[in-house]
This record gives sequence, C-alpha cells and structure tokens, in this order.
Amino acid sequence: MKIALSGGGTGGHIYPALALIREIQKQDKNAEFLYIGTKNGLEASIVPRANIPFQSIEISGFKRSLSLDNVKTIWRFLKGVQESKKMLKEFQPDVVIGTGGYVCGPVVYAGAKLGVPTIIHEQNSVPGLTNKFLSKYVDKVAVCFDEAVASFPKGKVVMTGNPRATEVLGQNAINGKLSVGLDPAKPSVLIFGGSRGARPINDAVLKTFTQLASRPYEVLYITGEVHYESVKKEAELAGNPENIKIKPFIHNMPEVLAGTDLAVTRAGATTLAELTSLGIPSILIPSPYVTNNHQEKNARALSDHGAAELLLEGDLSANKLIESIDRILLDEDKIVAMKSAAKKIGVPDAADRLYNVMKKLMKDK
Ligand SMILES: CC(=O)N[C@H]1[C@@H](OP(=O)(O)OP(=O)(O)OC[C@H]2O[C@@H](n3ccc(=O)[nH]c3=O)[C@H](O)[C@@H]2O)O[C@H](CO)[C@@H](O)[C@@H]1O
Repeated sequence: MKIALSGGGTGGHIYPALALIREIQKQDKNAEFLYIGTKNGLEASIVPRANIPFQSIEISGFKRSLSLDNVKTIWRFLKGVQESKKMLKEFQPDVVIGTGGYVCGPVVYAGAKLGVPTIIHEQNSVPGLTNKFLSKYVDKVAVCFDEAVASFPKGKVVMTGNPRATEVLGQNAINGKLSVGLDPAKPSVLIFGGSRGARPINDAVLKTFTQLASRPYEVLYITGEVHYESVKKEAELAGNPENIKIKPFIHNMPEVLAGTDLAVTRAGATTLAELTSLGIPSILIPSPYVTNNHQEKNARALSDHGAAELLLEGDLSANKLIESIDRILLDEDKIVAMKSAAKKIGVPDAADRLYNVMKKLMKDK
C-alpha cells in the first residue's frame, strides 16, 4: 500500500500524520510513504528525522483580508498543484491524506483531481481555512471534536480522534525524565507554548523562577526554538534554579509526557489529544491569536469537564501561574480527579480508527 501525506507549518499538524504512519507500519510492514511539505515549515526537519521520505513544494498561507499577497498565494497554489500532481503521478499513491496547515491544500486538491481517494484530518473544534476548502473535494473528513462536524459536508464526516493519542501510550516515564535531566523520584511540571513556544508564557514563567526554586517539584520548561537564546540569558540573570530544566524543543515528547504530573501549555488540539489520552491534568493558556479563537474552544472542551483549568492570556501573570500550579500539584485529590476527567475525554484508539477509515475508503472507491 502506498500512502501520500501532507500537513505542516507547526507540530500540531505534523505529529498526527507521523502517528498515523507508525500505526500503519505496525499493521502493514510493506506500506510505503511519501510526505509532502514545505522547506520552511517544522516538517522539513521533523519528517526526515522520522525516516520518512520527504519532498517539498513552495506555498504560502492565504490572508483573510484583501491583499496583493493573496494574488501571489493563488498563483503559488496553482503552481503547488502542478508540482504535487507531478510528485503524486510518480509515487502512484493508493490514498492521499492531509492533516492541516496550508501546505496540504495543493497536495490533497491535486490528489482529488487525479482521482486518488483522499482524506483530511481536522484536529480542532473549529476547522482551519485549508480544510474547509478541501472538504468540498475530498472523500472523507476525519474529526476529533463533535463541534467540528457541522462545519463539513454531511455524509463525509467520521469521528476518529487524533492518532497522536495512540502514539503517546505505553512509554517509559523514567527514561523520559532522565532524558531531560529530571529526577524520577520527584513530581514534575511540563511548561511549553505549543510546538513553537509562546512569548507571553515565557515572560510569565521567567518571573516565577525565584518562587519555583523553593518548590518540592521540578519543572521542564520548553521555550520554543526561536525564544531559547533570549530565555536562557534571562534565566541566568534570575539564577536559573536547579529544579528548572530549560530546553528549546524536544523530540521525545511521548516519553517525556509519560513522566509528567501536570502540564502548563497552549491549547493546540494535538497537545490536548495527548494529554487526555494519558490522563495528564493541565493548566491551559489558549492562544488568542488563532483563527476564530479555536484554542479557547479546544480548551473549554477539557475545562468544562474538570480535566483542565483555563487561564486566559489576559489574566496570565507570574503569581497567578504559580498559584495555579501549587493549588493543583500539591493537592493529591485534585490531581486524581483531573486525571480521571482527562482520561474520559481521551481517544486512545484514534490511530486505528483513522487507519480503518482509510482502508474502507480504498476498498469502496
Ligand atoms: C499558533 C497555531 O496556529 N497553533 C495551532 C497549531 O499548534 P501547535 O503546532 O502548537 O499544535 P499542538 O499544540 O496541537 O501540537 C504541538 C505538537 O508538538 C509537540 N511538541 C511540542 C513541543 C516540543 O518541544 N516537542 C514536541 O514534540 C507536542 O507534543 C504536540 O504533538 O496546530 C494545532 C493543531 O491543529 C492547533 O490547534 C493550534 O491552534
């Protein structure tokens, strides 16, 4: 079986595709893959690192407002479709799957126009522009939230969950802690602002350093690649306490999550699928800078059920952050209740569900 995949820009669109690949590899040793992305997105480093054949097209995102750039984008889209058609004709896939981000626009569109079975996977409760556009042309739309169903053509939508929820299971917590310099005997908090980091979260975290230094727990603080150098400098000025380990980005997130007692993070949909599958309590600080405020909607799907606490960016401060961490982490009953609420939302068999949708589509079409 040959599978072409595309999805990119940020980790939240790339890791679900890689998780699906891992599931297919488990069930079909002979499966072949081609991943199409852009040279500028995170996929250009993450996908080859996972040993998956990677090719790139040139494409940029569409702006919602009227702009000359959009003319360029349309031209690039059409060029991207031609390039994708060439790659797909050469690879001859049995199915094309898009996991979001503007790069999958031309790739999945090209697949549909060539008559190849096509699927898009929408991780969020509110769909992105690219997936909305593609939903008219594809055969199936796989979703993770009930709220997303109404945004897509009836009859195409299937509820699968996010394949990354499957991939993060069964990892070794001790190895995860040791790999980032944490003490396996102590509780730990993971702080990160999505796959690229978030300046407002970094600013608040840096101001908590003096207080965090006296806490009985440890902190793994992932800054995002672009923020790392400046955060490191400020952390040194603040005395960089022993119990706070700072990294720019980590590639073994499943292992690290296995040893995490509490997560403080944005509310990207793929991160939330991981947290709920593992039953990790969280403090969610949704990014207000995303389409239709979709991260807040993602976050509320957890906080409404007691699986997470919502901390809006407007209310974020160092004091509020440390008060929330202490209140949850130092209260065993609260941790147990949040864990169980998170697990109830998780969809641990999501990868198998998506693979089954794919197999059925290929059989039927
Ligand atoms: C600004 C923006 O548009 N963000 C979107 C993007 O976020 P973003 O890419 O930040 O997405 P998510 O938070 O959903 O996923 C991040 C992924 O990166 C992984 N990770 C993160 C840090 C690290 O050091 N190592 C690592 O592997 C996480 O475990 C997770 O698998 O895609 C999500 C999924 O469609 C959307 O919900 C977000 O709104």
